[in-house]
Amino acid sequence: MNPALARLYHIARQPSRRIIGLMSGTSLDGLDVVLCRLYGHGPDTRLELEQFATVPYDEDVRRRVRQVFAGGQTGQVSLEYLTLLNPWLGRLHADMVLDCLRQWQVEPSEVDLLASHGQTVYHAPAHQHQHPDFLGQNATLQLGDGDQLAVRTGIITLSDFRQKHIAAGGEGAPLAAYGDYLLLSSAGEERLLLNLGGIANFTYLPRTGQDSSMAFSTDTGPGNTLLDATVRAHYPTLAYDEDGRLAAAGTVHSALLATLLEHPFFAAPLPKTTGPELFGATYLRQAQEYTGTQALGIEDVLATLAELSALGVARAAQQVFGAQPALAVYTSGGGAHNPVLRAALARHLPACRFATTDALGILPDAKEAILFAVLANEAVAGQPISIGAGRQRVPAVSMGKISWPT
Ligand SMILES: Nc1ncnc2c1ncn2[C@@H]1O[C@H](COP(=O)(O)OP(=O)(O)OP(=O)(O)O)[C@@H](O)[C@H]1O
Ligand SMILES: CC(=O)N[C@H]1[C@@H]2OC[C@@H](O2)[C@@H](O)[C@@H]1O[C@H](C)C(=O)O
Repeated sequence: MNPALARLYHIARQPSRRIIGLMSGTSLDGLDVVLCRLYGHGPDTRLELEQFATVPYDEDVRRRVRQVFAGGQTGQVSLEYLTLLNPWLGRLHADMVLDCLRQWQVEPSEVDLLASHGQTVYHAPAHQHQHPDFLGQNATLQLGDGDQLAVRTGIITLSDFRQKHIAAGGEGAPLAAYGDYLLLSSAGEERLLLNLGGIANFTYLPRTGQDSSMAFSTDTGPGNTLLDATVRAHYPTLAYDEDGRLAAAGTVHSALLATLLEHPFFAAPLPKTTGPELFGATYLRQAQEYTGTQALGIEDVLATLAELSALGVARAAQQVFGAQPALAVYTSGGGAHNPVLRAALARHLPACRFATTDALGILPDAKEAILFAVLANEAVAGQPISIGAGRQRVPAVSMGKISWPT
């Protein structure tokens, strides 16, 4: 038997596993790295977060990823560049992990598994592309090859989680429903777990004991992606509008907002997914041209975009829960730090109670990386994750491809 397989067999049978989870999202701000211990599996999973760090991407990394990200700035991507970027990102992520482990004084041999999301460079759900050769097909692409991570760190690595979801009929995202369901379902309340990343998404969790097949997750539209792109276009040295200061000085432009909201994505049935391919510079530019607001001040544009992100969330919630959803909402992701976004959400969902996932014992900025550690834990030690009868595009699957270190 392959000794690595014997090691994996041993890891799978342990009462707990020490797992590193990696996530680098659409904001390209850096690689989120968590080191956690996961006890058990399935609904009995218990999390102990040992360490968390965001290793920032420097400008050179961002430049390289942007060459292909969402189709590249020109809409033309070099196949050679894409091919070269895939192992390069895997090595970069491996070196970032090794740096973190050194700082945390943990040997790679003391870690059981590495769960790597990779860098999404293109997301193509069927509703978002019209390619005549592939009509009706869902696809998504994450770079940062798992073999590079396994060989360089010596840790058995699971990666490329989204392809199984697509193979089983999903759009490859959001996968948050699985981890949220296992870690955060509660007998006491129905919950909305709202992640405000580059793209905003939420998971709905009914009370445990209620019909669990009602649980699902969906993207709701832009979170920070358009805000960040607008800030960058005006202030090339700024990554984002810190604490929403610029947006807070602006006024929502109602005609621009109405035009942005006319995009059919917002009225499409849930669950649905999207990405910066749709909610990018062209979408905003066309809406500004249509409304004659090309000269609008950046503060007003940002105020309008924050309102758009909040309205995307509110409309999605209203689609499922009626005009006045009254739910416990737990926020995570970078947008949870933006007071303008938070205030707009509270205004549009006045009957909801808001807190961050801190209140549930989950560090908001670490949540997505934790979710991939949970997926790896299930793939190795659990069963295909089954949420109720698997309705609402959350097929019962185990996700992640295994890379051996040797
Ligand atoms: N203090 C802050 N004020 C305003 N915005 C902030 C603040 N901190 C973070 N952000 C926003 O959060 C973004 C990073 O969010 P996050 O790391 O959750 O995104 P991501 O994981 O890349 O996205 P996704 O979940 O879509 O993959 C930043 O680019 C910025 O827009
Ligand atoms: C294709 C892709 O990478 N999607 C991300 C992105 O970032 C937020 C939102 O869009 C969500 O759909 C997803 O990530 C989270 C972790 C998810 O799958 O649940």
